Amino acid sequence: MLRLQKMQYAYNKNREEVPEPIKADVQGSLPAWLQGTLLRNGPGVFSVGETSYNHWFDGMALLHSFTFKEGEVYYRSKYLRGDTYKCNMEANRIVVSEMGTMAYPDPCKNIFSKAFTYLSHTIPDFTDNCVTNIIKYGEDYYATSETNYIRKIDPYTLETQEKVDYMKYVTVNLITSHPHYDKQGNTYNMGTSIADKGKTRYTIFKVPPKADDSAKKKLCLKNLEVVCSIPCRSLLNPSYYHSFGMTDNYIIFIEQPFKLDILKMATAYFRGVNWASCLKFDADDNTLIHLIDRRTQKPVPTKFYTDALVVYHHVNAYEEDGHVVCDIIAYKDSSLYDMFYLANLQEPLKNNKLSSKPSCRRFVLPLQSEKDAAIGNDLVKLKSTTATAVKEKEGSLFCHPEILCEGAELPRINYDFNGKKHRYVYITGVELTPVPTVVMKFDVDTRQMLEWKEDNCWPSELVFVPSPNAIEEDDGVVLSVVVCPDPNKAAFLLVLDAKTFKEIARASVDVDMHIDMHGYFIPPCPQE
Ligand SMILES: CC1=C(/C=C/C(C)=C/C=C/C(C)=C/C=C/C=C(C)/C=C/C=C(C)/C=C/C2=C(C)CCCC2(C)C)C(C)(C)CCC1
Ligand SMILES: [Fe+2]
Repeated sequence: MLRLQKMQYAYNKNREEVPEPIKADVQGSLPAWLQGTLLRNGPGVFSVGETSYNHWFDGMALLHSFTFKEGEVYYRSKYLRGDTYKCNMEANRIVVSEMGTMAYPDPCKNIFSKAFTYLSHTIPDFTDNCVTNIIKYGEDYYATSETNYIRKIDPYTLETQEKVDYMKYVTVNLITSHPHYDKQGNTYNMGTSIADKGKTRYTIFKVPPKADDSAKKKLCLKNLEVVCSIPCRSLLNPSYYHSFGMTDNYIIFIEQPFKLDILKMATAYFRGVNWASCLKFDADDNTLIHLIDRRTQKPVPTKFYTDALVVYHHVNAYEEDGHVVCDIIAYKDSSLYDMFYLANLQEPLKNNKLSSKPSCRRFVLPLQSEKDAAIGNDLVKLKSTTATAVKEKEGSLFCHPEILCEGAELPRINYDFNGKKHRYVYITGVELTPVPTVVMKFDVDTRQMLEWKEDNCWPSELVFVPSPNAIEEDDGVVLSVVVCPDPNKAAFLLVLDAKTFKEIARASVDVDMHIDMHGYFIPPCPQE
């Protein structure tokens, strides 16, 4: 009984914002160099008036920040006050549809009602409930989900600023909330344009930082450049994807058989079903891995296939001796999305299960096509891996991954190693349930796992912060926001030494904090 009580957690409870900074109670010793702000994003409001969302990913965004300043930590949180938030609050009910919840606005009162323009006038304008992550374009920070709208935010006050429409700069209807960044300050992202001029495409784009101070007021998205567009394997069934990989010379995009059915989507509004019901995993199909050469801005000619899988998060990718190595967290099917329906997140959580544990898989893509190689030959020449890429009849390669570890999600690395060979992955341990009880440091070379866990503690995605003048990959700290299902225990920001994975400090706040999704660490602002 006691054990069951401990596991209780109200995934669907609305959480209050804490708009003014509160000082956390710091235990342990924070490194003096640790200054800056950890921004986190995730759902915080699940019902408005008498109406409720169906899915946890639909909840209205609540932004959180933890600011490290002179040995102290300050916490605050604010709802993202976008059009979605305002319209829902004004109507005192949910009037804007989300992926898992179809809503029916009152045509006289709602700004979303005028825009019945998309997909043959069949569905209303889209949500700007940017609940998934924080993206940096130039010097600007945006809250994002995966629609064409992102919301600029003030990363220090968490104030909601202008709404930006990707469609003004590039034709994309769905865009990932996991971009990549390079050392020059460029941001790379990709999106799908659905049935535009008779074509469905995946488009990779680059957003350079602002050129100079005179351009300060201009949004850097105005300088967006398309890197490459890839036709979708099927006009009416584009693949859903949540992230992609990037090395110095390549972009890796996994076209998985977890697909949107555009025809079903176009009628979903009238059929009274949510958009998520138009998303289907086809276990009998295969997965196509695209490798795009950043220098030529074209896909490489070789086709890389693998078995049907579902991936949300890429871990990292890098080049090694004529191969591209790409690590991802993959599933056998799409049961993760179902697990997060709020009806399934009712107690007891232990009965709500994934069909299998997510696994960290390493794919190795040989860059030399070896025209003369015989069919059936494995073209992977790296000694360090058991991953294979076997030549098939039409010259394509069929890839079998190496399983690096199992039961892990929300991967993060030291981002200075993005695109380079990395050794450590910071991950959340997942048994089959939506109960995150452990965070881990995974050493890819030795397969050793270091763990942090504590009774009644649910840690969030880890974020690595390098120490100044760091030499080794794990010189720094990792941060996690820990919520406590036990109401007598306060939530806290956990600071672990990235090398030893031992706790060095925690900053507790007496706040009814909700589990979040993703975060971004901002080093101190120069004028501070
Ligand atoms: C479709 C479509 C649309 C819509 C869209 C939308 C509305 C979207 C949204 C989206 C979204 C919004 C998304 C999100 C996603 C997310 C994800 C994918 C996540 C993941 C997660 C995970 C992985 C988890 C994990 C965890 C936790 C958190 C805790 C517990 C434990 C674990 C670890 C499990 C439109 C109209 C435009 C049109 C076209 C089509
Ligand atoms: Fe994500």
